[in-house]
Amino acid sequence: GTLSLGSVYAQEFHLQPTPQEYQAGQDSVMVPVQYSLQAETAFRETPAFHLLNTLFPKGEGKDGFPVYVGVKGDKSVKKYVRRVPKQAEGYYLGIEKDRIVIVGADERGAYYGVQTLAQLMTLGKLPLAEVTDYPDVPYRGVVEGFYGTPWSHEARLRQLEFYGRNKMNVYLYGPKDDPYHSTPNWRKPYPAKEASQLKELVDKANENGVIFYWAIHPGQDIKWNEEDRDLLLKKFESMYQLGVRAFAVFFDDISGEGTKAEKQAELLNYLDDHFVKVKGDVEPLVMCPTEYNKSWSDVKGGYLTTLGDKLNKGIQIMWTGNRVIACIDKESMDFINPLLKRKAYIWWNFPVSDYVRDHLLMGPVYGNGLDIKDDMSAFVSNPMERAEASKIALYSVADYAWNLEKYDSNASWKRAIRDLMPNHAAYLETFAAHNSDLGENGHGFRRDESVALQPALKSLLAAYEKNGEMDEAAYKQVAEECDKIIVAADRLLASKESRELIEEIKPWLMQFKLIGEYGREVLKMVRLQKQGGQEFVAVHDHAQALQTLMYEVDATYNQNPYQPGVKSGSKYLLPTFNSLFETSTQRYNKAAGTTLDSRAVYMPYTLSSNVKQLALLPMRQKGKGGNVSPSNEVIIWQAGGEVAVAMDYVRTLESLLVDLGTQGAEKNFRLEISADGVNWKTVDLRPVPGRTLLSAEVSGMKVLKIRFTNVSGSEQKVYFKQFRFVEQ
Ligand SMILES: CCCCCN1C(CC(=O)NC)[C@@H](O)[C@H](O)[C@H]1CO
Repeated sequence: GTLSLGSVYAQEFHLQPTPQEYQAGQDSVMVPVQYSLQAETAFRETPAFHLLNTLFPKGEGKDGFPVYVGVKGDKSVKKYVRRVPKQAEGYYLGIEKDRIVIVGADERGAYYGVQTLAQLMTLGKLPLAEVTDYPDVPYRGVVEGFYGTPWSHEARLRQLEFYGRNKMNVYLYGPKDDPYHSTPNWRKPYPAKEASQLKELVDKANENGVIFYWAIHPGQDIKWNEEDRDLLLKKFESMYQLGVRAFAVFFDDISGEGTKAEKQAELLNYLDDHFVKVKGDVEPLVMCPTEYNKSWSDVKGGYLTTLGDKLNKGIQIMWTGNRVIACIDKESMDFINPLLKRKAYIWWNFPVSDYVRDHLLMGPVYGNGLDIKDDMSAFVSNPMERAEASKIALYSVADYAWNLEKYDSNASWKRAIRDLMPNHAAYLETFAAHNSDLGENGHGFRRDESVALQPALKSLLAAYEKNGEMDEAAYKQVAEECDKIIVAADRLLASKESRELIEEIKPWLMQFKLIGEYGREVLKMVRLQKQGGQEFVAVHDHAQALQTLMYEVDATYNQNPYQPGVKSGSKYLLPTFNSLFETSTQRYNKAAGTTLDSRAVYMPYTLSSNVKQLALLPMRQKGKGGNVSPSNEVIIWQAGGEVAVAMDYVRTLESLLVDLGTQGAEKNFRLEISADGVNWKTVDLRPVPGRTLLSAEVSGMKVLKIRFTNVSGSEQKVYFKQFRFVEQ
């Protein structure tokens, strides 16, 4: 019989990614326990069949509920062929009283039809429905292309299942720190263990309808000769033997010989003609150019147009947009596509966080154009090194790239969270809401954070700071949020669900809880300061104890040479609590004649620079010293350009290290120290043997300001790997 679907399903239920067309009546049928397959025999060899076969408790049987499934041209589904969209990977899914019909435009389309059926079956009843669906963007998925710890084998296996469920069809393997992907071992075949793991990944990808691209990153030391060309071909062959049927060549983040467009194009065309075309069962090549974003491109220099003109038409060219980290819009596509003479293959650098490693990017995916579905051949996301935590963004990337016009970033974000932790969705949403911005960073890319609480935080702070007023409504909302934060952190830390995710984000959950507790104490301080009660002191001291615990979490976990530590609620939540802490303490001291310490978080060092790429780099305080957050990119350092660090008051130095990633930098740059900001003393920079690190003899020097200048008289191209000093 037919049952009507409760309205609760109708509201909550939403297919992922959002289908092009979905009509469901109020009627439904019970979910069959067994199905009978009406398909060509060849269908049984496909991933679609293997997935279908898992959906019914009693599997396949001749008396089961008829399921007609196949692809355009199959006899078994001939009757429905007119309903199938013409777009690649499209499908028609029909649920009728006495049958289920799935017809794919191609094999992967049929697979996606089964994935959609799988989602409908979670309703507990099957709505009588019709889904006519297809992807807007041909290639959709993930490029594991970040710096930092590559994903584990287990994490990758889980990712591939996730991509299948979310109709992502591409995974590009290109972790920068895999030595066999990049310099020095790109020429060598993988050792046995890694090779067998890669084979397992390829098989897993095929099961989930995902094309596994193996990328090579040879540019830093490739020689433009037959030997290296043939070594590269041999490496591709060895990956082909492992089952890889899709290949990419990345020329990003390199300098020197390898950056030549003609040579890159020649190599790619050679691989295309002598490998891809010869094999016949390999996907079109994907390449990442050296000039992979507009801010780094020199159109007149001809690099991009050379690739556009010379690269065989079928070869895809990646692009990150107007900058390394940028949202993609119509203007960006109108710039690049004419130069490449093809639709750019978008490599979106989000939620990658390898340049803000102390932050988690758990917020909504927003800011990309909804009007560019016909302008790009692909939209792939470069994620965080934390695989599970990246799934919130990846879920929405899948949603966006499948159906741009219907994409709703906030609704998608909420569904992503529910999909990731169905039994703790509310808690994960509280956490994610306050862990989404990147903080200051060299790329200047920011995200919104604490969106729902921002108005209350702002008005609570404004009322109190300006004239000691109390905005009671805001106070109440912030107090309630602090309680929610504390509960959410505890529930997530104790969760049995998604243990791999919890292990990844544990330090941030610990920090998050401390922020909730700190906020609770700071709100009490504000209340008590206005009443003038003596209890203020005890609460102040508790708040300071929590500040110390927050510092300890930040100084203990996730220590890395780039952005060490654990930042949470860093855009509005914690800064608001710190301002309230400082102001209430200062006011209390004034009224009570006490000298309670009113410093919340301390940053004694200030960076300034007239070198464009350095000007935004954040200063960091670590223990008894500080450093300028390093940058991964090649710095164009103009003649006379300088970077300076000013102290809050005169301090005494112990040591100072600079690393520009190039030998002989000490000849081109000068380090100076000033104890008063007026008189300067040049300090010797001594190269550390065998390294590009420079050490300065500053022990015991009084310093108010440090200055580091390019005195070579010409532009220098260097890396900014380290600029660190320690106080006595
Ligand atoms: C040295 C260039 C700095 C940008 C590096 N980007 C990369 C290179 C890139 O964007 N290629 C298209 C990735 O490897 C990094 O994750 C990403 C952001 O940090």
